[in-house]
Amino acid sequence: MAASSSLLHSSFASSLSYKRKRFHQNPKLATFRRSPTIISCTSSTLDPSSSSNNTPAVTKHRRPADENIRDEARRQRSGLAANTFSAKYVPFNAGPDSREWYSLDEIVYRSRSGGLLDVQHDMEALKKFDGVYWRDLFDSRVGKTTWPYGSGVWSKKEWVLPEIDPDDIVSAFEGNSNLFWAERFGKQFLGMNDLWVKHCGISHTGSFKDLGMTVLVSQVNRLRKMKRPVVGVGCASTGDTSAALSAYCASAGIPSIVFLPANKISIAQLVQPIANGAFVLSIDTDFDGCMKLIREVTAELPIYLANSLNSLRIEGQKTAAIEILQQFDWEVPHWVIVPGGNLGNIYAFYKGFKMCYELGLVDRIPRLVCAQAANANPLYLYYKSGWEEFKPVKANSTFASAIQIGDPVSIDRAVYALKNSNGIVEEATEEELMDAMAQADSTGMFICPHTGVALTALIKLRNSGVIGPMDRTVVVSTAHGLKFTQSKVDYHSKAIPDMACRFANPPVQVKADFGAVMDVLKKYLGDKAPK
Ligand SMILES: Cc1ncc(COP(=O)(O)O)c(C=O)c1O
Ligand SMILES: N[C@@H](CCOP(=O)(O)O)C(=O)O
Repeated sequence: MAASSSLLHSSFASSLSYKRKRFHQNPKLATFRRSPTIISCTSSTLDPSSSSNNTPAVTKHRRPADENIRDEARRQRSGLAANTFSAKYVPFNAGPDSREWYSLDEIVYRSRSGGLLDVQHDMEALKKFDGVYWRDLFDSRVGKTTWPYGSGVWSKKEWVLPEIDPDDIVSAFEGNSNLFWAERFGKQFLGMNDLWVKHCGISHTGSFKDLGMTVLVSQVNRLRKMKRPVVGVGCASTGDTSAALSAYCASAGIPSIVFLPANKISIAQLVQPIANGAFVLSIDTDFDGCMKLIREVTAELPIYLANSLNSLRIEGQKTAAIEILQQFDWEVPHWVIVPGGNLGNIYAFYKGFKMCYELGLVDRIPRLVCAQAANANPLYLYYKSGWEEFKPVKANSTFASAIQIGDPVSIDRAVYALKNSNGIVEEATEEELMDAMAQADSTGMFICPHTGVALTALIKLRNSGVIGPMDRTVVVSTAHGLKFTQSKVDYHSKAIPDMACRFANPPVQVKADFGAVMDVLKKYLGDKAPK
């Protein structure tokens, strides 16, 4: 049974009463019922306490004062038919003959042959509802505090972890991040008028990692309630994964253990897991060394692995792609540019776009670009070799420290995503990424160096004519600039060896004296005056 397409011709608001009827008629749909906190306004009711006698009273169906949003969601669910959607782990990119699969309640990160896993949804069950139905459902949940759908991730729950009980969900209402129209940057530096920056770093812990971590920690919460052997959750990190893991674990009261490469992450990132009460190991190696250690440790101890090797993370991260389409009112951009390190996120974007295409929400997917720092560029080298042979590299120090990764665990996922989206890989030198960051900041953004890597890819592809001036393009900003202030201080102080820092804007030292202040201001204003 396909959901009615009559919704195509009516706004969601006017179709609400129609939908309500349908929910009641079909018990399967009842699980999607909108929150009863919808404002119902009756013009016949006048508010006697109102200063204006003609002001209509607004009657809200509020939850009782002693009921929180989780209780409210539980009450609304009671008596409703069980959820009909499901998902399981399968080997990543397995052929049609593969019979290998695992329940999401199993603790498994790799397939029998040692390959990656993927969360596979029951697409036939999801396809029983048409694209219009899913678009309307997702749109109806934006901007609410209804548990758990107020989250940008859990507003797509049926496509993420369909079987988890909302009671087990650990969420900070992540997602729903700003899609910023980069008007001035686009116009001034690139001659573009449809350039957008998806600010995934304006988030609970300051990076896109929140999107995946809410899913992973929620599943851990469920496993612990099921008495599965999970004493704590652990990750290797260049700073953002550990920040997200420690925050979500702390909010659920679950121990977290983080392996950090000593002296290779920013102070703001280091202090996040410390403040959130994680067990922090600062290890004298790089990220790849930490990753190797955490994999060995999680194979021995009842510590659940939280890196994106664990495919649950991808399920949350893919919702950023769905959100972009939603923010464009389900129009597909031409290009989406993502900075890549361990390479889970580029696949997550592909997966989100692909699901929207397969389930009829959109009619195509965008072309993807993965951008790497030249100092940590194994994917770029692989791409340039014509996908001949992958060789891990020793990652060198980069201002884009969160992507200083030489042996990415999701290399196969990234290649799959790029091949199936007619994708491109670009790279950025240190000077290029820092200049791009400074230029973007000078137009009112405050981005991280990784976003500088992505912007460099855009600049190169625009200059070579691959990306056209009218192409609607989205650059994914992966972390908040405030996590990386030292790199900005170094740049604007022109304190970086062998870097011109062409767009530096250092503060002017001036005496506390009216004349001295006037002199520098007059010079400044004179330079700015129209010639
Ligand atoms: C800020 C930031 N940007 C980009 C990335 C790259 O994401 P991925 O590892 O999924 O490629 C990471 C982490 O790796 C990150 O922390
Ligand atoms: N940038 C990441 C590196 C680890 O990536 P993950 O997505 O596999 O956890 C970080 O912040 O640690």
